[in-house]
Amino acid sequence: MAEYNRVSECVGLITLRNPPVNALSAAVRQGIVDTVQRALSDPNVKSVVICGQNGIFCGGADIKEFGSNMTGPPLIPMIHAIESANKPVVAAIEGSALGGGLELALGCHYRIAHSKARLGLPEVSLGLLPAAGGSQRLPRLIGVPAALNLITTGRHVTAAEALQLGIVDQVTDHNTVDAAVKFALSVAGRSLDPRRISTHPCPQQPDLDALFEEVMQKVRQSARGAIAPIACVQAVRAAATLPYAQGMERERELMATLFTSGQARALQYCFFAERAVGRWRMPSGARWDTSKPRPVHKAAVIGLGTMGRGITVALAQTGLSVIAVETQEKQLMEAKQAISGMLERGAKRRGVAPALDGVIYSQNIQAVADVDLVIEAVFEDIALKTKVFQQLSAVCKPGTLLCTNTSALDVDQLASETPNPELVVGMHFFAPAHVMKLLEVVYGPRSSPQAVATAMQLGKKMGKASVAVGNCRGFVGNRMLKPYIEEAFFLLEEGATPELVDQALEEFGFPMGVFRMSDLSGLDVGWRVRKGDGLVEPGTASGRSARIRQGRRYSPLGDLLCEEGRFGQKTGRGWYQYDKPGSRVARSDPWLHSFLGAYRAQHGLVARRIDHQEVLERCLYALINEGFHILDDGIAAGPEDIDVIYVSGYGWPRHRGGPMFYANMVGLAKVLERLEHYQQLHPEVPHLQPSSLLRRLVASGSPPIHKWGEAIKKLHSQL
Ligand SMILES: CCC[C@H](O)CC(=O)SCCNC(=O)CCNC(=O)[C@H](O)C(C)(C)COP(=O)([O-])OP(=O)([O-])OC[C@H]1O[C@@H](n2cnc3c(N)ncnc32)[C@H](O)[C@@H]1OP(=O)([O-])[O-]
Repeated sequence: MAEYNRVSECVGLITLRNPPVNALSAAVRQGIVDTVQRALSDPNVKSVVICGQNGIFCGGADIKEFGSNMTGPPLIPMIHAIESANKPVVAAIEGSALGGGLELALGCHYRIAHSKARLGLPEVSLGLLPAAGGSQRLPRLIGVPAALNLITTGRHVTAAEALQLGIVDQVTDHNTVDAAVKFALSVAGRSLDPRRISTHPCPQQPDLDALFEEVMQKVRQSARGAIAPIACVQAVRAAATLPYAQGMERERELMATLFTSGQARALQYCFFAERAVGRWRMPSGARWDTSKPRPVHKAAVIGLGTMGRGITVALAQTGLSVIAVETQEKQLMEAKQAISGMLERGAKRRGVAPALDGVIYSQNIQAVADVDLVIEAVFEDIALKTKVFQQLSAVCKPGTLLCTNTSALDVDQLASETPNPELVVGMHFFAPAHVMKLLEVVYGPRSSPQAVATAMQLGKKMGKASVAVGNCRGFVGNRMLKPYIEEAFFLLEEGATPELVDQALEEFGFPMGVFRMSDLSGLDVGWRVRKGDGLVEPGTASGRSARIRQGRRYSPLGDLLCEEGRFGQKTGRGWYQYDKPGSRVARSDPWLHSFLGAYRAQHGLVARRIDHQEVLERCLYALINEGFHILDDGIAAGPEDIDVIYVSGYGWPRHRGGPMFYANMVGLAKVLERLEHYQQLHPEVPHLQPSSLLRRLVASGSPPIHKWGEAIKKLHSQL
């Protein structure tokens, strides 16, 4: 797991070998301890180089070991032994040096990085802190402000930035190990005292207290309840104010609290869930590893409204050549200007040239004749989309994949309008499409595995968290959102205010509560959908019967606001009031409160006190319950798929792992019991009726989430 060679006669070369990322497993740590000892005791060796195999230095501690009893030599004394060595040790950093990997490199006396390498201490994103001395050495090396930034955000820096910050001593475009060996030869015999970072004091910083206070305030605000970023600030504070040994003790104490926390479990679950969704599978048995994607060199986007523009930018930024089609000249020109602006701003941020030439604009759908894949992004209207699909089937070369960007329409129906339904998949982007991480790839019963594989690969290229899901109303994300929003409406009828509901959800960790979110996205969106479903009736009727539609409880509150022209931020009024249309600062609206009072009186409802606990249970358990239905229906392959969708697209707080992970943490029996409780109180609300899968899981002993897949299979086979 760590290989030892003597090179250039007097350099001991230690190579970490643990594919794919050379994580510091027990065997690797043992290998490092043994090989370092061997190099230091060999009188022919004058200096040592540590590198990793296959172009990656080290991805850090082995996260898979965290759940089990840790064995093998601990990291801290291992790194300490390297730092105290009496021969220079040089880290040769290629690929990544992350977490424990960078901490190992900080224990070395010198660091040489390849220009394409990336370095960072991303422990915070796993609910931890750099606890192998990283929180104590980095501030000593680069100063408190820069270390705070890196450790509390977990961001990866390029080799160039690492050089500028002083994390590495040299950057090379050539073979990093050769450069490191050459460097190691040049420093053999030099005094190592100035190179032992732990012996340095932190660079002086004026107004240390004020700095920490300011950073702590910012971190608390952005952490939204996550505890690791706060512990990271406390650890760096220890580095700045205490001698190294005491700082290490503080680092250990803080890590001990984080290591066993539910948040760390949730965040590490998210890390693996994000990778697991790439290994998609369909109910037909088609899978990621047996379905080969088609090459896509040229793509097209039809319809350049908000979504189409974002999709064009996302595609062009991957280096694809894109034909962007909009039939109206004025809209085409406006879109061109907007897309160019987005490409330019994006390129500036990433320090690259904008891919302006990668996009060709056209008013004519014939222009897409030779593309490999089309994404249709016209208005959400099934008749219009059907027409576009029929045109595309006639125009495109045989085998072109036809993707529809829709959030609600039936992908199967569209597929059935084309001669080749196997080439059709849904690609549900989220606005703004070039920014939002989530992509639902929607397959129908006739979508070919190759079409799904191609859309999934394209999503990955665009940097999206792509999740393959089955076709149903609202797919996964929006289908689960419906009961969540409905419960929020019902709570208003029963006595809550938008402020109370939003506060409960924001304290839980959502960036915005349901009503602030609804004001942002526009109340008219849901109104249009409800009208299409035949649910909206003029708001004059009163009493209980007016609130039962299509045989179930219905709240017309959203419709009534729309009838008043209150569409949210864009009209300056919605669930809240805004200074002017388009303004983002939501303020309580006395009109809304008296409107709610009048509404309750009209319908014979008596307001009661509603607490945060009820808001969370009713909104979140209703959403989770729908998640269980989705799993039972085979629309999502596993709970990880649902959780990745919610964390990356719907603002579910990552440190709570996603709705299904949260249900697992709360306890399935408890979720079931609360749903049963609310269902008894509200028998006319079908989404509070516990799903049969939830009942069956509880009856089979509530298996842990990583065993749900097996349990679901077993429970299905018993039916
Ligand atoms: C006392 C301790 C203190 C210490 O401070 C704590 C730490 O170091 S905490 C650690 C701090 N370090 C981090 O947070 C770094 C976490 N890692 C990363 O950010 C990326 O994996 C990396 C950038 C390295 C490569 O990206 P890429 O090229 O796109 O590749 P990819 O992402 O698809 O991963 C490929 C496979 O490797 C797996 N795997 C990866 N890392 C680890 C690991 N540390 N362990 C185990 N496994 C790991 C990953 O699951 C996947 O497996 P599979 O079965 O194929 O799905």
